[in-house]
Amino acid sequence: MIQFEGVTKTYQSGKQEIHALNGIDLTVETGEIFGVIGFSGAGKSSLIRTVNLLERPTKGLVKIHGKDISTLSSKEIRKTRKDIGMIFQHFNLLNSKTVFHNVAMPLILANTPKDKIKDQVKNLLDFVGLADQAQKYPDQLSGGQKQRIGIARALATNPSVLLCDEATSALDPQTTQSILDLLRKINREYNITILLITHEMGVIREICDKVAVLEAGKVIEQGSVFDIFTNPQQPTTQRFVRSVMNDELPESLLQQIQNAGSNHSIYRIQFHGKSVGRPLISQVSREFNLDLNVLFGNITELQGRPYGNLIVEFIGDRAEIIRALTAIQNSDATVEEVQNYAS
Ligand SMILES: Nc1ncnc2c1ncn2[C@@H]1O[C@H](COP(=O)(O)OP(=O)(O)OP(=O)(O)O)[C@@H](O)[C@H]1O
Repeated sequence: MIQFEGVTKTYQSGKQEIHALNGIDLTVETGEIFGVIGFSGAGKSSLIRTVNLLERPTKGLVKIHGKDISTLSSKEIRKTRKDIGMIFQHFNLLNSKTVFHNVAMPLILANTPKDKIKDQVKNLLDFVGLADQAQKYPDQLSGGQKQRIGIARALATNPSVLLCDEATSALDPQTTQSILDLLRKINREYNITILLITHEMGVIREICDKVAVLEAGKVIEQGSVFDIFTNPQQPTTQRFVRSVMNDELPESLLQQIQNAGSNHSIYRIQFHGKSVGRPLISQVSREFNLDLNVLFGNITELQGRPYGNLIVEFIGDRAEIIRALTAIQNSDATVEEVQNYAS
């Protein structure tokens, strides 16, 4: 478990003070994949670097497995550093050393016997799918392969926590997917807690259990990935969600709707759980004698749960529309009127 309690980080830049973190309270439970998302400058790197003591908070505490890390002795700090692996956007490999040597490095530094290093590096390279690349140099490999080496190296000391600093930001979408699959496998098979920072909401949707949105050094919203994606509260969170769950209507359609007049009401209907599979739209149309025009629709999966999102135009008697909306709301779906859709 990782806990941030009132963590503040202020940098001194000449005479200017830069408030990178302003009182962060977060708890990352053991075994979960926790994502922190924010735009550039939000404070993500500063936050993740406090966990492995690359930065110290100006105020507040970071606790790992319940222990305040600022109070550790130097022996305990060495032990804690072994317990926390980290991977980086630009991999941070030693280009003059072979793949084998890069992965072996943390074990060499820990004075591990040579035959044990050999066995362990072989197992790690097998695990990340690079068993046949041990004698190559990083420059001979692709970005995805380099990140796999970074991951193998981070796992060499058997950590219980893995920190990922924009680990897929330099990779193409297909390679990103394969690295995210590998991170999920690490989490599931070894029960390693993963704390990742990213500016890509797709990464959060793909593998995280929980997410916190960071803005100007503050957590503006946090929760389960399902809740945040289906009901984002803050404008910044809504922007991030829209970046991957694009439900913008085409301009021509918007014009058409605006020209259609005031008896056309447009609603967003969100289906979760059991309501996803039900023929709610046709039932409502029949029962309340309404024409329902589906302008946009998709069904996706979030954290293994189905989630549907429809934008529907209701055409008909106003009183019947209101009755229909109540019926939809009573059936495990949420409804909201789409106002100023174009903005
Ligand atoms: N060592 C430093 N000295 C002075 N200012 C710093 C230092 N490190 C970060 N900052 C400033 O702190 C703020 C937060 O930076 P940080 O790198 O933590 O944000 P970030 O969300 O990771 O951004 P990015 O995605 O661009 O790396 C920024 O204004 C940054 O310029």
